Amino acid sequence: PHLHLGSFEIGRALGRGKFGRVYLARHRDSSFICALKVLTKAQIASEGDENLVRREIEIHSKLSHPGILKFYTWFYDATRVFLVLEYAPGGELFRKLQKKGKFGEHEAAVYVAQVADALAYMHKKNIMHRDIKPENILLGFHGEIKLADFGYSVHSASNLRSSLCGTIDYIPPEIARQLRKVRPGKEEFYNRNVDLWSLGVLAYELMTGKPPFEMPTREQTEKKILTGKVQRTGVEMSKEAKSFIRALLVLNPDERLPLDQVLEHPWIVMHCGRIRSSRGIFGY
Ligand SMILES: COc1cccc(-c2nc(Nc3cc(C)[nH]n3)cc3ccccc23)c1
Repeated sequence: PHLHLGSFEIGRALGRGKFGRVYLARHRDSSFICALKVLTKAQIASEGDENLVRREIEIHSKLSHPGILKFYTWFYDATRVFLVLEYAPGGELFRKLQKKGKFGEHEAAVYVAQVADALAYMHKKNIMHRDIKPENILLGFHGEIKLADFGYSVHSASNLRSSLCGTIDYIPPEIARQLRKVRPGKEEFYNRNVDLWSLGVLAYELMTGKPPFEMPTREQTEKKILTGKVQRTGVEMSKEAKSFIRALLVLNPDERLPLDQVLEHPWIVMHCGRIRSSRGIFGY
């Protein structure tokens, strides 16, 4: 019989995402534990985000990598769409960062290396995440990272005219420039290198507790991003960490350190050893 809400015992509400709530759930017949993301059709329609949800399902269902939250299946009823997702017990990296204030360089590098490995897998499939930030990174049972929320992921290059909700601290200059444009006119295209910029922002925020271009207002943050000038923080950083961040927070997208070199960067290697990125079982 087809999958429906009755197939699950619903547990505690884990939290709320952009389109609705996320619950802990157990599939009755198999006792399999999962996370059930409940999206209300009315809410999706009101934001005109049907294709965002369609894209999240289409893209996320094709991804299979240890650093990416598993997408098992989905179903819907008269008023809601349900996504059956892997349950990551550790919750959001964002909350852990808030609690700790900031991470040491070793812990930050281990997280960044895992995100880079998951991004390398996605880029190989010509998919960019486009929304890398601590809120979209969950933690598994062993504290390993799980990239979640593929609402903004798209195939190959595209031009995003989006209602980037939430923080804009992670958007790269090539997108920030577009947000200021009022007339649709000449939209520059951008590509997967947006994820490289966000990886640099992530590394900075994990080590300092603050995103590099954070300003009191959105337009000041946008302006700061366009300068690409990272403000000094009180936090002491190793020269390898500074070099890593400087290699990614580069205004020109094509000059950012490519992902395979990210995994070979001294800052990553000194903390994580040589990451065998997800190659075949023979290691090449
Ligand atoms: C806004 O904060 C939100 C929103 C939605 C879920 C959580 C949350 N999630 C998960 N695990 C998940 C979530 C998904 C889709 N798979 N595994 C675990 C947690 C643990 C403590 C607090 C919160 C948690 C937070």
